[in-house]
Amino acid sequence: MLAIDPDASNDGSCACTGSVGGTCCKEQPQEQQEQEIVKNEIESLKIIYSSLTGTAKTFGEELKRQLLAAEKNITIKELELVDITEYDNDDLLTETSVCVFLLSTYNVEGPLDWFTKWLRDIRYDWRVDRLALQKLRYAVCGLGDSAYGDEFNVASQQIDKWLGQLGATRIYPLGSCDKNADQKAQFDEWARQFINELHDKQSLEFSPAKIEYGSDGEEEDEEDTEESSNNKEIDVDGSGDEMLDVEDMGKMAGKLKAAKANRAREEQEFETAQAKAKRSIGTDEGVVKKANQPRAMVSPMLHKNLTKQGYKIVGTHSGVKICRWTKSALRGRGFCYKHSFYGIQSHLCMETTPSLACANKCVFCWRHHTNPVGTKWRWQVDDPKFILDGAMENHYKMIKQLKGVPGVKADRFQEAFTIRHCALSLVGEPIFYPHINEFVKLLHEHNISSFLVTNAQFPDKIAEMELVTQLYVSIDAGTREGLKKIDRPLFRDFWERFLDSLEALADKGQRTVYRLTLVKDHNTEELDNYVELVRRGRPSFIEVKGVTYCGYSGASNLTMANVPYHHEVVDFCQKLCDKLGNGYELAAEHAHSCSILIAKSDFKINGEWHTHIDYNKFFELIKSGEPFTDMDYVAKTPDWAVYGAEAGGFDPEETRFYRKNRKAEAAAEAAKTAATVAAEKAAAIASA
Ligand SMILES: Cc1cc2nc3c(=O)[nH]c(=O)nc-3n(C[C@H](O)[C@H](O)[C@H](O)COP(=O)(O)O)c2cc1C
Ligand code: SF4
Repeated sequence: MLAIDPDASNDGSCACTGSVGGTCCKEQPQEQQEQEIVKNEIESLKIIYSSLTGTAKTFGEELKRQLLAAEKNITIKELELVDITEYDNDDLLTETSVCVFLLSTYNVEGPLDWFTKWLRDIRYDWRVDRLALQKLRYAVCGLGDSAYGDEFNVASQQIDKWLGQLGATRIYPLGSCDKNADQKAQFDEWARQFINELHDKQSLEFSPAKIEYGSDGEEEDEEDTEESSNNKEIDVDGSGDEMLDVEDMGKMAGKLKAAKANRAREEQEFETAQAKAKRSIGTDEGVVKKANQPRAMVSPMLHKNLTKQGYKIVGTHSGVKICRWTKSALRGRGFCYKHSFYGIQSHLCMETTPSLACANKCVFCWRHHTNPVGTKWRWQVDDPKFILDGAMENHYKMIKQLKGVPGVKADRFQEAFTIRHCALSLVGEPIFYPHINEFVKLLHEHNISSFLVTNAQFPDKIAEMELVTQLYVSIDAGTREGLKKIDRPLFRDFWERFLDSLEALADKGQRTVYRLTLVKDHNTEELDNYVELVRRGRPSFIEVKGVTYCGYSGASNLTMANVPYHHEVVDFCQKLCDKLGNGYELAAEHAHSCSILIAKSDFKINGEWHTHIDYNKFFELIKSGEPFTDMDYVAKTPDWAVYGAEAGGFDPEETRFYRKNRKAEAAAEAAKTAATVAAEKAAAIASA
């Protein structure tokens, strides 16, 4: 946890150029500074290459030279360059060296065939332990030619996947070098970043990356892709169902143990962070000093609960989590709807909140009966810089753990270490945090855009709010009764607060959005109420999303019949626009998650939609200090994202991925996004 160390002197004389999350080295905790200067020692590293015409061998020699040149930071006691045809495959089962594979692909007989066949055999032989290669730490870089289309670099992809499936720890994502492009430059970049990664001692730890991300109920990063789960050799009973054999039970027990150990470590870190946050109170970090210091918002019990759900807690009242779209983007499998609507790339996005507490007990958020509530802030207040540093550090840590997940693209993995967007929309009410304005300013100083979502219970706070890139209001219902049932607000005058918030939004003169969830046969009939609410707040955009169903029963009487088809969402949006008159139109869509973007017609410039954002322009405008409007930082919506385009809002550069053996998977894909939240929201709407 990157905490402000009150003991660190900061006299401005530091000449450091390196930084963590934009933080001067002097502001880093002592142990972190020490960690960075410790030289990493590696007992043994093998560069294993497979080459027919010599390229992979030359690259191997180059890598060896670069590793030797990096001796200031890494000591490798034994460094070998090995031709794969000379490597004894069985040695891999007991291999303790770090192995870097540089492998060229041939669709004809080649030097890699023997190794590939051997690895494939042990991968699919049910008698072989699924953790047979657990002692191995490895990285693969493929050499091929994109002119071979679907066969481009397939050998390296398969080997990278099978090694992982056999329990080996991937210490850096798969590289892919193309003879059809600048293959050498691509390799140099991969090698440079791989060596950088080796500087970090932790990079060589055996990491159970997948466990961390299975615990939050979201999509688990499965290794059994279409191809492997198709394989009858492992589908012993032919049912397609996953079988848990003795080895798998052992593996599962190991996973649970590792997850538990991780959580224990995090709890320990939390206590230390809390102690540090306490110490920082009253320092010049801008924390409110009080004689009788109020208590922390996140109690140890709440911390435990939230950690189990995959949150990382920062300080005493903030949280950060990796969303499933960030993972999906890292693997080139598509971005969230905000990519189609506003040009956000999900692997550059951090989802966080500076306040886990809120003034509502929304049914879709309150299911764990844990989140703190209040109409007034009555907890300790952490410093905004402390929160941002902590959120970024935790976000990067979570990204780092994903490097071992199959399919993670090396370029995206690297890009993900520069956060460009912040979704202030996790749980809680970000606007509740007393220093929200300073927090948002800090984001902009880091060139991070701000997408802030509020539940519309604090109209004064909305009025006082600094400019953000996009300001959202959740419109959970169209009537007083509906809102009461769904949001279960603490304020008696919740409806008046809600309406006043919408009016405050209208006065902002900035880029604003209503977020609306649609449930068939329930709020689809409430058109007139929504028209009234839109007229009141005059948002720049209205995001309409069909409710999704994940089979969650709860107190819900929601069935699949309540889940609208994409064309029904379109129909609703069309009717809403018709009723609103000429001012609004359907602008963009993301059919993948049943979402439509309605925009004010002003955003259609010379017949072309401009719902995207020119982020650099936004930062320029913010830094200029001059007043500006929502029209000053628009960018053109790409053709594939415009409503009605054939691609349905799915970026053609991405690979659409459907998991196997789950027929409902494609239909339920979107359900994983809003899953329980939306189902419970729907239940409440239904009973409203
Ligand atoms: C006969 C032949 C078949 C090839 N087949 C593939 C292929 O299926 N997929 C691919 O990505 N590249 C293919 N390539 C391209 C090579 O993998 C690429 O040129 C690579 O850089 C060669 O590395 P090397 O010099 O280490 O052998 C092929 C090249 C040749 C000459
Ligand atoms: S905007 Fe939301 S869903 Fe999209 S990547 Fe960011 S956190 Fe994930």
